[in-house]
Amino acid sequence: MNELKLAVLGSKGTGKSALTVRYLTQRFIGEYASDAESIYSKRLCLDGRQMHLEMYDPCSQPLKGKPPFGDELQWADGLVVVYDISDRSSFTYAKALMYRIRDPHLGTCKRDTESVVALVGNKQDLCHMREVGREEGQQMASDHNCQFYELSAAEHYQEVVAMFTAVIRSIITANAKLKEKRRPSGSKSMAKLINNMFGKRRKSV
Ligand SMILES: Nc1nc2c(ncn2[C@@H]2O[C@H](COP(=O)(O)OP(=O)(O)OP(=O)(O)O)[C@@H](O)[C@H]2O)c(=O)[nH]1
Repeated sequence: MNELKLAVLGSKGTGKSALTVRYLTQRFIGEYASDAESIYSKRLCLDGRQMHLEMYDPCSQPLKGKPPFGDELQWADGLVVVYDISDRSSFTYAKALMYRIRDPHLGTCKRDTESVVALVGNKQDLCHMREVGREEGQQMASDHNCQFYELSAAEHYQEVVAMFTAVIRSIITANAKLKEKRRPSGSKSMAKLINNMFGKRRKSV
């Protein structure tokens, strides 16, 4: 069974728990405990494949001094970075996180700069209070080579599912590519082994 790990990051109150719970249970509850970090587990079947998904929803921490989330970035196969379109400071926070995620010198990503990352502008239902333009989100996503979504955990259940499903599919593709990259040395040694066996056989005939 495929094991997938997804971390949902972003500043306080952006809707990380709301998005996670909405995806896992279909429900939008409204208020979520914010003083505890949670790891949710779910078995799911996607494109005929069984998988075990773990989703990490941390307590928010301020980005002061040493940037947080090193462990989460190491742990996760994919990251969803959330900001609130009605809160500019959450977008600034997301930008700082994105630099940290994509900085190869920090060496914090599980894989490398190709890690699967999605940027999500949440609370689209509050667009009358919008402080971050859609095109700003798109630009940041394109600058950091990641997927972009604008949606509302409160009102867009189908979009939330589509977003997480696309992220999970990208992780599966990235994992398969990584396996393929690692293959040559393995298949070379297998070819050597087969050659040796047939070589020996030919000698004995
Ligand atoms: N209007 C609106 N409110 C939302 C939406 N998503 C979340 N909220 C509200 O935003 C507040 C914060 O949501 P949470 O899911 O607790 O946010 P969080 O990022 O997990 O917050 P911390 O755990 O404190 O870091 C709650 O009052 C939610 O009801 C949304 O799509 N639209």
